[in-house]
Amino acid sequence: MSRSQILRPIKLLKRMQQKMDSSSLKRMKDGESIIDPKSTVGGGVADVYGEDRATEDQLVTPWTVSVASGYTLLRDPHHNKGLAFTERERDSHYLRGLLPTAVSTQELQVKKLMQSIRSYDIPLQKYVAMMDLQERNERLFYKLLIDNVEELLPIVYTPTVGEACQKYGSIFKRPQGLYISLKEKGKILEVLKNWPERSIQVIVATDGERILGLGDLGCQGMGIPVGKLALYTALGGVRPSACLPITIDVGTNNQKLLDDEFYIGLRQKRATGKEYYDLLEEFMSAVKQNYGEKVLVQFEDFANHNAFELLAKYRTTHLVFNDDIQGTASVVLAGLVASLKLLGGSLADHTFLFFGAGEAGTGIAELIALEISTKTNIPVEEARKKIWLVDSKGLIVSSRKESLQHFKKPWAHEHEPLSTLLDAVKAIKPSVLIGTSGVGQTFTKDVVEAMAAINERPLIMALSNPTSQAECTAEQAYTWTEGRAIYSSGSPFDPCEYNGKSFIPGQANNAYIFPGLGFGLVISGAIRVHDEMLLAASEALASQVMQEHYDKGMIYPPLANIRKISAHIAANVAAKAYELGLATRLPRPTDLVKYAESCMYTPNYRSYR
Ligand SMILES: NC(=O)C1=CN([C@@H]2O[C@H](COP(=O)(O)OP(=O)(O)OC[C@H]3O[C@@H](n4cnc5c(N)ncnc54)[C@H](OP(=O)(O)O)[C@@H]3O)[C@@H](O)[C@H]2O)C=CC1
Ligand SMILES: CC(=O)C(=O)O
Ligand SMILES: [Mg+2]
Repeated sequence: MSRSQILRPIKLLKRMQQKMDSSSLKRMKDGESIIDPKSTVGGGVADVYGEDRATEDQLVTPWTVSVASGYTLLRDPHHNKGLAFTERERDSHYLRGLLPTAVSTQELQVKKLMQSIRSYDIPLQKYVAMMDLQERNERLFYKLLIDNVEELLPIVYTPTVGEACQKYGSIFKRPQGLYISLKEKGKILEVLKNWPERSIQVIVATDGERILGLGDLGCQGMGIPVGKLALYTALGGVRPSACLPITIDVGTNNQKLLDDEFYIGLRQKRATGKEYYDLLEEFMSAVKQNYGEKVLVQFEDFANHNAFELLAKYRTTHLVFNDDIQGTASVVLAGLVASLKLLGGSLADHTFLFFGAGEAGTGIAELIALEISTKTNIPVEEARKKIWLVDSKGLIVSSRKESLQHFKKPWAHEHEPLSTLLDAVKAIKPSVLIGTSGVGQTFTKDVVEAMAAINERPLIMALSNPTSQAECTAEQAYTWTEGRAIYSSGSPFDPCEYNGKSFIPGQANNAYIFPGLGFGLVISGAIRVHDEMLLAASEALASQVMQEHYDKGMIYPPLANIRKISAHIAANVAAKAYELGLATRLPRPTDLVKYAESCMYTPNYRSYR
């Protein structure tokens, strides 16, 4: 869509202002994408009057919007309903003859598509089918995802999204987000204006250097922001039109991609230093200039040598957070707090050992220390002493301090150097072992058995993604601890049996947190992300684990309830934003959970009357 095409709907908006009351006009500005009537082919244009439900039982003001009709309508994923167009809609929207005679319901469409998706044996085929659906019929895509979240999350998200990124070049059909490369230097504001949607609320941006535990995938990392934003809508309730996936392409150091003649990104080694940071600075300024200061930017899957610096640089001037450092910390802390019901004691009574001391590892460690410090009034430096980390060179100890990256320094405690994880487990005697290394099968039988020898109920989290990189599988954890482990992983594992007993592994993935956290920021009009909001999100998630879940050994609530969970997270985060004076949407709604629920996008079809 060209700039002039974007401007025309704004004129249309003004024209329609006379017909509409202020609340429906606001809804339209906030929510509806308006199709330029003059751009339609194969049919006329109709003003469509409809009604929408903000929640299942609350009917809101009728809305009015002009949508393209005829053939163009069927090709418009935001408004297409396929066979679910009613007889009247087919008449009024010039659809007669363009569809077969049968009229379907959305439920029947869901049933049919789920049958079709289930017929594929290969997860990547299911992924492609889902992406095709998203490009064909957006509401149906979200309806499918929301109604079948536990089954489809592993397809649109980890682990399948990892394989999709590895093969993104051959899967790529149509742009799903913005590519901002070094070639766009000096023109980033213009590039942002090329995106057809104007009122963006959430951006997920990656530079593709650390995609899950799969390393540098360059521009093919785009699958990650696309997948994360699909979750923002399905799990968190942010409107799809308000979401913008961005890949910042500064090259790749992945030689295989550079040698691949079909590689879709910038064919050069990664820019570093000033060149890199200047591009990022231009990007962040352009984002603020184009979308205002309430647009949320989620940094995702940057390598740690840039991630910490970018976060430190922009967290005081922009609404940003780093999902790998902060979102992950919040979800893991929630699982730990919930696990205390099974383990007993308080967080301060436990000893934590991390395998992997990068973004996820040190991010989680810092939030645990903050929580302990907040709850017990001991200084954070003191709280850190119960937390130990191992990196590729072994246990992080004070004698290594000089050569450590800055984010590891707070964890360099007094201890003799130890080079293996097994030695560290035996020496530190942790009650909690957390894998954030990105390297699969590193929690060996020896390591897990050592945890089981020290603890009645060892807590083991194998957080690395995708499944191939999990430090150990659920089955290994339960078998090697004779069914005593409390286990969670970053990518999902099926329930397992050990000695005739069934175990349900949890999915400790930031997907529990970022959709609700982001939604809370959006609905409160927050202008900064504060650490206390991460604690608030974590607390809300932990509060959703019920006795019936503990009875099954679970420390995370079922993902099937995620929209309810997200509403609680959003409400807690928004409450914190108001408390800290960082919220701009006034007055503060009294019941923030209800408010969050009422603001959530629902994928049910609208009737075009
Ligand atoms: N479940 C979830 O929600 C999330 C999971 N993750 C996963 O966590 C993993 C790590 O991500 P992130 O922290 O961002 O990555 P980083 O690259 O920032 O950190 C990786 C850390 O692991 C260490 N490491 C690597 N190989 C080994 C090894 N063989 N032995 C010991 N330590 C090793 C590195 O050591 P060194 O510093 O010496 O190089 C580094 O400290 C990824 O697989 C990612 O998918 C990330 C975010 C969220
Ligand atoms: C889940 C996630 O953000 C990661 O693995 O990077
Ligand atoms: Mg990530």
